[in-house]
Amino acid sequence: MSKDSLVSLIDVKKSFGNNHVLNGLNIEIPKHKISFIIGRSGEGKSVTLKNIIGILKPDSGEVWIDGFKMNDANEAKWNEARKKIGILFQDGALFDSLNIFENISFPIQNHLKMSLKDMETEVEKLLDIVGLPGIQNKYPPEISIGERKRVGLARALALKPQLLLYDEPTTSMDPLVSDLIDNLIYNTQKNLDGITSVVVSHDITSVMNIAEYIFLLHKGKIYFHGTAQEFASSKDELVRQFLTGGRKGPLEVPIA
Ligand SMILES: Nc1ncnc2c1ncn2[C@@H]1O[C@H](COP(=O)(O)OP(=O)(O)OP(=O)(O)O)[C@@H](O)[C@H]1O
Repeated sequence: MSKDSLVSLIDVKKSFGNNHVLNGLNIEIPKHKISFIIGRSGEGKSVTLKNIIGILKPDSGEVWIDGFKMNDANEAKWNEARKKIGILFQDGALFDSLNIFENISFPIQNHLKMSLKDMETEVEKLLDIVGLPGIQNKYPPEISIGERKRVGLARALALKPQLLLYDEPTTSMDPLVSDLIDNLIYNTQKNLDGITSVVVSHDITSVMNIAEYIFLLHKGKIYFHGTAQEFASSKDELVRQFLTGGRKGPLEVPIA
């Protein structure tokens, strides 16, 4: 893997029965940038993410994280690697029965030895980063969906990860909340030194707002990769169709 990339997937294949989802996928996630993995529904974006965090293992090919080949890693080694990775799940994945302090400090309690007082200071800092100071004693059902995402991000940042993964962060959000989430991803990337962000999405507005590097997944492979500018100015018919959402083009559009 190249020294400029934090995660590499090399010639990864993954099938479920006859469904060949990843078909020789090559991805090198550049360090210290916001990369988007985009593609139509069902193209294998989540399967790609799951291979990166080791929830799914490839049938063949290599997975590298921060210079370590993970294919033969045991669970202990995966747990070490996962400490470097913060994940923001679609709905924030908060525990409703725990308050915000308990939700955010959950990974700290599980992985680090920290006094209650230090943990309180840490949670206070994390809530400041995501722009929600002082809500430690609230419960998830008492806050909005956008706020839950912010709390989910605070929790994803708790172990000071090198890699932040966002799984469809703006799906089913109204445009204003989507814009807030885009800003949050952008500001987190800019304000935290050395972080690398990967966003799985099919929200083309988000892509054009904040992506620095783009991987377009199609038929189990990376069809296009390049900077946001290269993506926007591409003359490739399939890229253009994805960008404009048009019905005419090489992508088959299901008849509604
Ligand atoms: N654990 C699994 N077992 C069997 N099939 C699976 C499994 N996980 C994913 N698949 C299949 O792999 C394909 C890709 O799924 P995936 O969720 O990665 O798509 P996606 O690009 O993330 O789609 P979306 O944008 O709709 O979330 C689908 O056909 C799905 O049914």
